[in-house]
Amino acid sequence: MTRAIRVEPLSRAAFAPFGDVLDTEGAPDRMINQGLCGRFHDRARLDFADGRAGVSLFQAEPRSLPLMLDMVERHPLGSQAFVPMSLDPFLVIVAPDEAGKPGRPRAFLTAPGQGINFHRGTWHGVLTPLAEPGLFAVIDRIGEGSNLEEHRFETPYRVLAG
Ligand SMILES: NC(=O)N[C@@H](O)C(=O)O
Ligand code: NI
Repeated sequence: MTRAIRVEPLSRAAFAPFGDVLDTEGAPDRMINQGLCGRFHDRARLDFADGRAGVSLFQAEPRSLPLMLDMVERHPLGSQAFVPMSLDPFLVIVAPDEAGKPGRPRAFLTAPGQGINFHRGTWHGVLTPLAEPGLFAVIDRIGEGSNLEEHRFETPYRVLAG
C-alpha cells in the first residue's frame, strides 16, 4: 500500500518554510559590470555550523514520474543548495519536521534555471533530476561530525505528476 503526493509548481511562498528559491524573478538588486550584469544579491540563507562551505559537482541519474519515495534525509549541521547546470526542471521534495520525524512530504517541480537551497535541518529527498545531464553544483557543509540523518518511510509515497 502506498500514499500519493502530487507534484506542485515551485513557488517562493510555498517553499519558504523549507528553504530558498534561487532565480532571477523581479528586478536585479543591483546592476554591476558597467550596467551589463544584474546581480540578484545574497538570495540564500547558508549555514555551515562548525565547518566551511564547499562547492561540489553532482552528476545524478535522471528519474521519472511516478516516483517511489521511500526515504528522506536532513543535514542537521548545514544548509544544502542545488544549482542546476542545465535548464531542465528537476524535482524537489521536502517535508515538515514533526517531533523529529518527517511529516507528509511535498513535491515541487522547478522552472527552467531555478535552483534551491534547503535550510539547515530541512527534511528533503535527495537530488532528483528528471532529464540528462543531471549536472548540478551543490553548495553544502564540509566539516567534521555527522551531518546526515535519514528517515525511511514504513509506507512509501508515490510521487505523481502535477
Ligand atoms: N549525500 C549527498 O551528498 N547528497 C544528498 O545530501 C542529497 O541531498 O542529494
Ligand atoms: Ni541532502
